[in-house]
Amino acid sequence: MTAISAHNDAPSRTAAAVVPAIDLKGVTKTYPGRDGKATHALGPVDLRIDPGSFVSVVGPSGCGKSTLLRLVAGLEMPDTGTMQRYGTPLEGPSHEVGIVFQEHVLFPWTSVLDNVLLPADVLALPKAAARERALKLLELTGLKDFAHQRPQALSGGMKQRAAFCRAMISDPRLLLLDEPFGALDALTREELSLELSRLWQELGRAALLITHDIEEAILLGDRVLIMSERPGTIRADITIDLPRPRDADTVKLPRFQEIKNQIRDIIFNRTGG
Ligand SMILES: Nc1ncnc2c1ncn2[C@@H]1O[C@H](COP(=O)(O)OP(=O)(O)OP(=O)(O)O)[C@@H](O)[C@H]1O
Repeated sequence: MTAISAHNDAPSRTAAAVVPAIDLKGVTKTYPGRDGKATHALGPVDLRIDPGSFVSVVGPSGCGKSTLLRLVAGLEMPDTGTMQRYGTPLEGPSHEVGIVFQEHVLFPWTSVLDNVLLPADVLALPKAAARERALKLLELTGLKDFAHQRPQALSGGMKQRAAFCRAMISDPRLLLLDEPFGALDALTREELSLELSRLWQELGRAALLITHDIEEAILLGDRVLIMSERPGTIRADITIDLPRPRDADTVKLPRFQEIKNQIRDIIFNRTGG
């Protein structure tokens, strides 16, 4: 456990009457089309994420995964259904939620540290504490020596680490990750997945990860949700009973391969799903 988190939600994962981090019921989303042809993108979806738990989502391209994440982020509202975040109606964005997208959006004209501090300025967090936290996060992610450099000095993987630090600056209870490693090469991707797994355990936050990579979904997740073709619904909810902490050897475990095959069979319709 680290000193930079105000509280660790992980222990409540075992509590019976826990208030979910996220609770969606009967949520649907349809986008109006320019030609009058609407796209039913999502749902109905029921989704519960417990505090401190890590949920990965995989599914075919265009099935509504990012739509689901944007709804949970409060960046969009559903057409039907109810959404709650930590027991209160989810009606918009919140500083309790940190988001990392595939494309890091770091400003080239300012330092890595100032990029990480950006949300702290927007949220008017106390300056000295935010700076201390930013430096701690940069240290945790191996970027401390680059704090005063411009983002151009960072590799792709390092930029995503900086984006992660920025998402965590407000000490959010929920982390949303939309293909955060999608633009990286396979090796960096696996390295960052393992690093994220370690950080997630240390920070004890709830997380929702959207990914196309089944191994990444398993390596990080307590659960892997498999979505159907559009309109996306949740076809399967697989509990990942692999021990933690997970490392590079986890993927070699027979159980890992078993789960991977089970998920592939559902996705490629080789079982009833
Ligand atoms: N703002 C929007 N306006 C209109 N249609 C949209 C909008 N956002 C998404 N869609 C449509 O909704 C459907 C689901 O899109 P979404 O991006 O959620 O899928 P996805 O599963 O994340 O896709 P991918 O895996 O390819 O990133 C798609 O058909 C997409 O074209």
